[in-house]
Amino acid sequence: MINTLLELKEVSYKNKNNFTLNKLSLRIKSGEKIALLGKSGAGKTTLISILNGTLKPNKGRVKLFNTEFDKLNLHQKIRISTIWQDLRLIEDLSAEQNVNCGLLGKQSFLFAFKNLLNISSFNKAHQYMQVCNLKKSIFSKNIRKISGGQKQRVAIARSLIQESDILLADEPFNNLDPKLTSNIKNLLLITKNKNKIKVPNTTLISLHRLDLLDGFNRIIGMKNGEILFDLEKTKLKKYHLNKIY
Ligand SMILES: Nc1ncnc2c1ncn2[C@@H]1O[C@H](COP(=O)(O)OP(=O)(O)OP(=O)(O)O)[C@@H](O)[C@H]1O
Repeated sequence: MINTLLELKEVSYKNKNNFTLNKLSLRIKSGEKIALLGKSGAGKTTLISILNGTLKPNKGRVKLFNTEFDKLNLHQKIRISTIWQDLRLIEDLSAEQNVNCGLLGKQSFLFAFKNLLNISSFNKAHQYMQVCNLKKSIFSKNIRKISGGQKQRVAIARSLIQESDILLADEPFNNLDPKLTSNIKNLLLITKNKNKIKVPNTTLISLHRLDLLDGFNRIIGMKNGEILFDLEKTKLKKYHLNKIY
């Protein structure tokens, strides 16, 4: 199908703890805003890691833009970005250097080297950091010296600056106060924004808070490594939620 961006076909995966994803099939189409629900340990992070190619399934196929992951070139791979639950920031670098790391897939080795030496341009990084409600005073601060909510937004800015087509976000509202949660949720789900930055049009977000489901159009519920429901948001009923919690 032409507008299918990401596809899992009968994917099975087993990790060292014997946690398994069993024959999952899933298609993510352009423009979808998907909420991924499930109790702690249900397998949301594992599924996201399969979707972005970080984990290789034991069986089944994963395709991005109708091409198997192994056959993708770098230019195609950077069309998917991820906000990791554990953020994966580089602790020895500043906030703005970390955000610039989101550009590495598109930039030259010289840019990466200059970023490491802290002599690269930060104009674009600052634009994305401002949109993520980060104040100028923290731009050049070391990651170790900023708060959890600030780190969370640095990780979000780093993934948005990549200007990918698909965003996978693992509990991106962690550590954010109610106002910031609302701002960041609007930023991630409303593609046309007043700041004129490019936000991925297709989004899958794992989350625990059911009060944040407005704005999503598809809901996937997981339990014990299985998808128990996958439906339009308008069809979600309490009994679906009872199945997974
Ligand atoms: N690196 C790992 N090695 C071995 N087992 C792991 C690893 N990471 C996660 N697991 C196990 O895999 C299972 C699924 O974990 P996963 O992180 O995918 O769940 P989750 O739904 O994202 O949970 P949460 O909501 O708490 O983030 C859990 O039983 C977990 O203990």
